[in-house]
Amino acid sequence: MSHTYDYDVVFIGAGHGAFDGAPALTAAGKKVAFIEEDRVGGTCPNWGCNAKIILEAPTKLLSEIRQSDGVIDGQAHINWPKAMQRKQQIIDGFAPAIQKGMEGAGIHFIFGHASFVDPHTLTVGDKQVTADKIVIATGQHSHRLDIPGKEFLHDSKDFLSIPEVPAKMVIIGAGFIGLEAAAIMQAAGSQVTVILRDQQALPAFDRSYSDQLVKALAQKGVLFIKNTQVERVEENGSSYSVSTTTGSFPANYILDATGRVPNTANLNLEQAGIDFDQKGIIVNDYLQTSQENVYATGDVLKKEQPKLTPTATFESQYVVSHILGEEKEAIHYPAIAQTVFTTPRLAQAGVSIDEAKAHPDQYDLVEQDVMADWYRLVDFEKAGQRTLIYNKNKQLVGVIELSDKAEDVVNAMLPAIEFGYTQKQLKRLVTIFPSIGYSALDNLG
Ligand SMILES: Cc1cc2nc3c(=O)[nH]c(=O)nc-3n(C[C@H](O)[C@H](O)[C@H](O)COP(=O)(O)OP(=O)(O)OC[C@H]3O[C@@H](n4cnc5c(N)ncnc54)[C@H](O)[C@@H]3O)c2cc1C
Ligand SMILES: NC(=O)c1ccc[n+]([C@@H]2O[C@H](COP(=O)([O-])OP(=O)(O)OC[C@H]3O[C@@H](n4cnc5c(N)ncnc54)[C@H](O)[C@@H]3O)[C@@H](O)[C@H]2O)c1
Repeated sequence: MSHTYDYDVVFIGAGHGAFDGAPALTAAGKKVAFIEEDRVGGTCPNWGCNAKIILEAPTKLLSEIRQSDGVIDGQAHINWPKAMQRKQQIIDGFAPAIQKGMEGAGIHFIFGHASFVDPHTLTVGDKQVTADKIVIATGQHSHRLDIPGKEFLHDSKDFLSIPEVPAKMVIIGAGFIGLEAAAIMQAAGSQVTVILRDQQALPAFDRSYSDQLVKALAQKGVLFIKNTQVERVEENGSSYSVSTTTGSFPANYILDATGRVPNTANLNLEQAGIDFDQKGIIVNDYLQTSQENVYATGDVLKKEQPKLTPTATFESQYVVSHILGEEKEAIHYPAIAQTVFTTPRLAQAGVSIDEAKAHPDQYDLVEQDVMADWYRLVDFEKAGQRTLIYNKNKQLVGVIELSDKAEDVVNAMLPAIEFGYTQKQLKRLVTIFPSIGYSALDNLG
C-alpha cells in the first residue's frame, strides 16, 4: 500500500456492488473499508430482491393451488401478517451476516454518509478518510412523483413492509416493481389498479410478450389503465382518491413505482471532478470515472445493461480484478438474464426479438408453445410461450419466455447462449429427468 493513504481501497456503499468483489482485495493483502449510511447489504437483501421474493413465494403457491383443478381442494388464502413476519425474520439476518462475513475477511466498516473532498479524500461526519482507490457503489433510490398529494404515496421500500392487505390499491407505473407488486397484492386479496402513462408495460421486454403478461394479470383481476397521467391525490377520510387524465380511482394504499434514480446527489462529485448525469456516473470501459483512481459499480453507473444484482456482482468482481492488475481488458459483459417475478414470469436473455427481426440475414426465430411439453402439466401450468433466437450456425443467441417457470428455463439456457454451444455439445449434456432444466435444454436439440 502507498503509505500516504488510510486505505488501499474504500467502497462507498455496502451493497452487491461492493461486497461481492471486495474480499479478493483483502485476500491479496490490501487494506479495505466500506462506508455505509444505512443497512449493510444495500437494497437487494434488505428492501429489494430478497424481501420481494419471500413475500412473493406464498402468492406463487396459491396460484398453483388455484390452478390445480381441485387436486388440492379447500379454500387457501394468504395470511398477510404471517407472511410479513416471516419475511422480516429472514431479512433481519442478512445485514449482520454480511457484515460478519466482510469483517471476517478483514474489511473495516465506517458508518455514515460519505462525500468527496478530492479524488482521494472522503468525509464521513466529522472524519476524513483517504484511499488510493475509491469505488462508488451507492445504488439508486425510488423516483417520487412531484404532484399535489405526493405525501400520500409510498415507495417500494414502504411497500415491502406493508402491514396489511389494502382493500383497494393503486400502483403508478408498470415496470418491474409495479407489476411484481400488483401480482403479489392481487393474490393476497387486494383489488389492484395499475396506471400506465403510455401503452406498454415493461419497455425492457418485447411488446407482444409484455402485452401477454398484462393480459394474464388482467385475467386474474388486475385493472390496467393505459395512456393516463396521474394529476393529484386527495385524502378522503381513511382512503384516497387518485385523480388522473382518465378519471378518479379510489385507493387505500398508493404505490409510486415510477422508476429509480442513481444516488449521485450529496456526494460532492463536482468538487472531485467526477462526471455524471441524471442516468448515473459516467465511466470508461474499465469502470473508471473521469478520475481514474475512482471507479463505479452497480446501479449508480450510467449503463445500457439492466440494473440488477447479478450485474452489480459482475462489475464489483471486475473492478476488483482491475485494481489487482489481474484483469487488464475492458469490461466485456456477458448475456444478462432477467425476469419479472410475477405469476406467470416473463424472462429473457441475449439477442432480443426486435434485434433478430431487424437482422434476418443473421438470425432465425423459433416460436414454441410451452404447453407442448408434458412436464409443464406436473405443476399445473396452463399456458406459456417462448421464442428462441438462433444464429445462422444454429447456435442459440437469445430467448424470451412467459410461463410460471420462465426464470428457470432462461437460466438453464444461459450457458448455451453465453458460450455458443453447438448442437453436438448440447447433446453431451445428460441432465436430470424429469426437470425444468432437462425440458429447457431438450427444446434446443
Ligand atoms: C423493490 C426492488 C426489487 C428488486 N428485485 C430485484 C430482483 O429480483 N433481482 C435483481 O437482480 N435485482 C432486483 N432489484 C435491483 C437490485 O436490488 C439492485 O440492482 C442492487 O441492489 C444493486 O446493488 P448496488 O450495490 O449497486 O446498490 P445498493 O444495493 O442500492 O447499495 C448501495 C448502498 O450504498 C449506500 N449509500 C448510498 N449513498 C451513500 C453515501 N453517500 N455514503 C454511504 N453509503 C451510501 C446505500 O445505503 C446502500 O446500502 C430490485 C430492486 C428493488 C428496489
Ligand atoms: N425482478 C427484477 O429483477 C427487478 C424487480 C424490481 C426492480 N428491479 C430493478 O429496479 C429497477 C427499477 O424498477 P422500477 O419498476 O421502479 O422501474 P422501471 O423503469 O422498470 O419502471 C418504471 C415505470 O414507471 C413508469 N413511469 C415513469 N415515470 C412515470 C410518470 N411520471 N408517470 C407514470 N408512470 C411513470 C415507466 O413508464 C415504467 O413503466 C428496474 O429497472 C430493475 O433494474 C428489478
